[in-house]
Amino acid sequence: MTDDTKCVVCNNSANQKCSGCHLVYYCSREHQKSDWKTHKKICKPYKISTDGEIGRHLVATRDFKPGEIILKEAPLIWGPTQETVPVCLGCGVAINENKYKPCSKCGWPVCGEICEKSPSHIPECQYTVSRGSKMCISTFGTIHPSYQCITVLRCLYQKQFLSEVWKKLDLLESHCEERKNTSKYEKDRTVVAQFILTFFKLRNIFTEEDVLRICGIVNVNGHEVPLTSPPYVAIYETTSMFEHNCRANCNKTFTDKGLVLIKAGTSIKKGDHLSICYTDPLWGTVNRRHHLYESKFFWCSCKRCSDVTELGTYFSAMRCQSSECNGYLLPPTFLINNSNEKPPNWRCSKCCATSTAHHMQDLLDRIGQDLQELPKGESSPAKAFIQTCEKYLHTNHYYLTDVRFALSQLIGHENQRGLPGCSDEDLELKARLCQSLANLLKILAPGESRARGLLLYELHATVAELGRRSGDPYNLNFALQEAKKILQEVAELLKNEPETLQEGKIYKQCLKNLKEIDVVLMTVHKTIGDTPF
Ligand SMILES: C[S@@+](CC[C@H](N)C(=O)[O-])C[C@H]1O[C@@H](n2cnc3c(N)ncnc32)[C@H](O)[C@@H]1O
Repeated sequence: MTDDTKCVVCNNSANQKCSGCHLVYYCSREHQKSDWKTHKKICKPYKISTDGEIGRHLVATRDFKPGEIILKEAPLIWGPTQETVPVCLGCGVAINENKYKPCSKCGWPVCGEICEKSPSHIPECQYTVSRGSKMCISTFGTIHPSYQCITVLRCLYQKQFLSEVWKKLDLLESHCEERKNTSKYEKDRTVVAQFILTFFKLRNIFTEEDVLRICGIVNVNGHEVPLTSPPYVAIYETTSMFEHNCRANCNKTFTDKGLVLIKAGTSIKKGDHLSICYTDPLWGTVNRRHHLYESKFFWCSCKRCSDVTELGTYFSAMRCQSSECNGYLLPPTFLINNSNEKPPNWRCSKCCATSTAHHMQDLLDRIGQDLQELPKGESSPAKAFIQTCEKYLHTNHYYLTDVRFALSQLIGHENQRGLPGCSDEDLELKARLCQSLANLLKILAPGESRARGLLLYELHATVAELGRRSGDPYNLNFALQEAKKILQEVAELLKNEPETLQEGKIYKQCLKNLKEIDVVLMTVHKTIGDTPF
């Protein structure tokens, strides 16, 4: 027995490993419990490392299975997003002229007594009281410029009064130098910094640089939290250390109480970097890279961005238009980091025909325009778009994926009778769409458990309905077994989603459906005399 397998409390032999860090052992539950107060301060399944290119990042110090929780943490600070309609400054939900009260001290609208007393509201309340006159918000439902200052003001308050939180915020990346000379920096200077320093009369306490540095910290480290409508922004200490990857190995979600929850999205080995996706994984490589450069100041060169086929999915590929050729066109690389550099020609993988990047971009822009003009919430225009654009784009192309995803969710929700009201063709189309999109997501974004969960949830219902329609109890038995297996996967994918979000509601429904399927399977079993489980 090595020292590692000795109880850290009594040094006797131990065989119970701490399930958090897997680094210390205990001989009994009692000793684990008695050590927790000390151990919890260091119990982490990751460490912070530094690298010349990506800066600080997290490295796993043990293996993880998909779905295992890696981290759960409360925000250091939260506040409204920069562009927002008036929201309650206690709880973050949108307010309107019939549903608010001005805070009795400062005048900023809140939704009631409890929110007025919320500790989150103290900073802007105190700074408004000190300036000598109350805030008056009288227009609701449209973006209100005064709210641009709130989250930054809350950070400044920490700097002035609460050094514990400020020390943590102050350590975060702000990209101040890179931000200079950007239009966003100029806007932050003229709109946020000037407003804060002048309106709140804070020029003797903070400089313009102080404010702009905080704008950078919020920009680079803020997470949009969709728990309220509209979403709010929050900054978390350790979560800020996750690096980006377009095929991230971790999945980010939030609890109903606003904690961020990071889970393993794939199997992770000790020593692997832990990553989340800072951008939309269902955007094409060019758009993802530009978005990351503009918002987080780095050109992504992850495995997915470096491979023009995007891991064999051809997510950005165009169909070759040469007659009789069924190849796909792609450029030799998407890793262009300079807008002055001429982008290379696209080439067909089969017949080697080439086309200029300019011509391809033109075609993509036109398809993108058609997509924007597509009526939302109707399946017929979506079907027509797919039929037309499949002549130009790979089936997995991001534009087609976008519309195929929408169509997969629309079929069965357009008529009052739901799936039973759909034609056989539509049901089969829905099943094919859900299955192929779920497979695509597993390759491109294995950490995206929410989108995969939604697709598989729709798939289980479609498979069950197809089984019912077959009129054959053996087929029905088979279909229900299949639907049950899919539902079990959905439950795993969505089990940590907050109840306030659609995915959390689907998780609850999923548990109900699993029970119901078992009941129906019992009846089917009686008919066919077979064991359904
Ligand atoms: C939220 S911070 C992550 C922590 C940061 N590395 C630090 O040291 O504070 C985001 C910044 O980390 C860097 N970063 C994250 N992922 C990266 C990646 N895949 N490649 C290059 N830089 C990355 C970029 O500078 C980005 O703006």
